[in-house]
Amino acid sequence: MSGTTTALKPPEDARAPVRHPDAPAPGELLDAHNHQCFGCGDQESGLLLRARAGEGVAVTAEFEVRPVHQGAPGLAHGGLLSAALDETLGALNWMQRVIAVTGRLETDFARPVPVGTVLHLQARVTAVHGRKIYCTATGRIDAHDGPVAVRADALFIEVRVDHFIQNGRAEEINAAIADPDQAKLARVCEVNQ
Ligand SMILES: CCCCCCCCCCCCCCCC(=O)SCCNC(=O)CCNC(=O)[C@H](O)C(C)(C)COP(=O)(O)OP(=O)(O)OC[C@H]1O[C@@H](n2cnc3c(N)ncnc32)[C@H](O)[C@@H]1OP(=O)(O)O
Repeated sequence: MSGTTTALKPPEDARAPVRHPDAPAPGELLDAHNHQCFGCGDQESGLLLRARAGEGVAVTAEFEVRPVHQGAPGLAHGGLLSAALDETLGALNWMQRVIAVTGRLETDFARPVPVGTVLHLQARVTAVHGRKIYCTATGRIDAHDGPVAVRADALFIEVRVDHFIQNGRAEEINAAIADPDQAKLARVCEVNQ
């Protein structure tokens, strides 16, 4: 069953996505956008999700479901599976060199995901219309061609660095501004705006 709403269907005059000429090479490991990020950062209680550049405007990622990620006994929590999809979709920013945040995310849960599973995620941009980036992702069990457990369609909206500076808590924003890796990421992306 597909429940995708009209808000996630690109308009007829949407354009095809464009891979940035300086995007990381296919297979290259992508940096965390924030080391404190629940999805791609290095917190033990987080997802510890690692994403790699794909071909075109696409990425792959792996998420190992650990006991701390449980909902029902022995099974991954659905909200965390959505978070893994969201994080993988967010990594598409690297391929376009823009900064975009999730506006809408619709997840289908097709199979239960046991603790101990390595979820193999694949995400790609399907279309772009102004600041709106339409994208889709799947998560497969234990292999890149394993059975599909979760899939999502999403709409990301391009924002400027000010989005974070104006809305984030000062403590973390000041630390991010002082972090050469994050400041570099922000500069690289803003050049394209
Ligand atoms: C120093 C710091 C360094 C920082 C270094 C970089 C860090 C890089 C971080 C990346 C992070 C990734 C991590 C994973 C992805 C997350 O999880 S992101 C976190 C979750 N998302 C959020 O917090 C977003 C919260 N929402 C918002 O802030 C605002 O609603 C948004 C999304 C920015 C949109 O607001 P807006 O800019 O005012 O845009 P708006 O004019 O309302 O809408 C623009 C268009 O989008 C459409 N739209 C907007 N929202 C929706 C929606 N929900 N449904 C359908 N259509 C929508 C509008 O209809 C409009 O369409 P058009 O009229 O153009 O056709």
